[in-house]
Amino acid sequence: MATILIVDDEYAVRTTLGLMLKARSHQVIEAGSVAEAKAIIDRHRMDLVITDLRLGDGNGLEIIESLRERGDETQSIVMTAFGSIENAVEAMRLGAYDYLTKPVNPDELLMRVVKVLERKLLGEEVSRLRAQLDGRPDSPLIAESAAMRGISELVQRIRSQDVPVLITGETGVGKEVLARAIHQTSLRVSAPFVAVNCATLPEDLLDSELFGHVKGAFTGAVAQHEGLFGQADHGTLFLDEVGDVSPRLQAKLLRVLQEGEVRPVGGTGSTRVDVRVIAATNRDLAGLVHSGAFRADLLFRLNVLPLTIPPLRERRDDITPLIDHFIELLRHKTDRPGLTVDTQARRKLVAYDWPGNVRQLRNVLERSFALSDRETLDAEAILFDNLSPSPPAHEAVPTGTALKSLSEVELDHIRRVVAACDGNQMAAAKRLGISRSTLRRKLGLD
Ligand SMILES: Nc1ncnc2c1ncn2[C@@H]1O[C@H](COP(=O)(O)OP(=O)(O)OP(=O)(O)O)[C@@H](O)[C@H]1O
Repeated sequence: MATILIVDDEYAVRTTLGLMLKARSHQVIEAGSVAEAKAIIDRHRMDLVITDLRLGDGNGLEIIESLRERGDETQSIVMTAFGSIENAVEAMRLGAYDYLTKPVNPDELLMRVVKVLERKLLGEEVSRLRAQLDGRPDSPLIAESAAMRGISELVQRIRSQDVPVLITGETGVGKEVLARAIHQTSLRVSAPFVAVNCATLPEDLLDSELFGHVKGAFTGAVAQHEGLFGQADHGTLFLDEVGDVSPRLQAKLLRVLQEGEVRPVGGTGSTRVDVRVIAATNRDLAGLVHSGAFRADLLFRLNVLPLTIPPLRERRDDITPLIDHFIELLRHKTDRPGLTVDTQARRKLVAYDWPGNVRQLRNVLERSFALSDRETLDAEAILFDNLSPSPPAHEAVPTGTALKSLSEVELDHIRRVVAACDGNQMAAAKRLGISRSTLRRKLGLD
């Protein structure tokens, strides 16, 4: 069964097609305009969109384009009047899977739908296998240093205790990998592990993502939506960047943690859920409580077991096994079984300070191998981020003419933080304690 959106400004066409697909047990949602269709795909994950090209308020191509921009797995089929094949060709160039000429022949429609859904399933299987090769979702937790060994021993010790865990640590230290490892070691292993980044979604969207919504709760809520708490039932919900949750949603979260019940947006009743919450943050939650930005009672609930992952530069014993782990993943991914790094390159990697932690180490290795046609990387071939080219582990204090002005030092620092955050301006601005627009201005981007 798939969720299919049918877009046509002719009521009769979309209901007829809708009935045919419903008879094949698909869940069907209808839209009569580009605007309505876009509002729906913003809120709901569709398996397939079937759209007419000529619509009252615009062109169906706009819908195909916004699906492409989102880069998700939603497939699309366009319907076009006989004789306007050029539009269909354009739609397929934009990523539509297939086209149908109007009036639509029912058998042909059903056949194309089966084909496109099969393709989608295949695509998902490929992504799942690729994700496994990439080290997700069953990524092992590399833990060689004393600090990380201590953490993994603790994870083993609490495997049968369902306590909420709060993981803290700088960006890229492996908070999500640790959360997955906790889930996989726990008795909830056969139920889902669901992760959400609380900093990336606007408040209202996070609300309905977490708690779900009922049909008609707001414009575009054309069907009921279960929410991540529901999806993670009997499993684990990982709330990344929990320090960014708004006060209103903090109150809702607290209620779920206290009562074990979720109330969807627009709903009156609540549903019982059994979810273990693991939260993570790279912010100082105690400080946020102090300044009134985070609820003390919520922190108390989340922080039953606090785990802090130290930055990579404070546990250099992990660097070598991480290098080996990432190279092994790359060998599979790139089909270059001979990939390796020589002793000098290894030394250089172990000595570096890694402001972006394990994520940066992984990126540096991927980039260096991608840009080299040799199988063995030497120290020269190790390419640190463009913005902070190969800085030494401990920078010497510059003297004489090399002394920089305050604004140059500031700019250097901003660039380094942006590099540490993998170019993510939002994350960099947050770490620097300035707004994104200030960051862009200081970098001369606006
Ligand atoms: N101990 C580890 N073992 C294996 N891989 C790791 C480890 N730590 C981090 N990684 C890898 O480093 C990358 C970043 O890890 P992860 O996303 O868990 O970091 P994070 O602390 O959650 O980052 P952020 O604060 O930005 O959310 C991922 O590719 C992950 O697979």
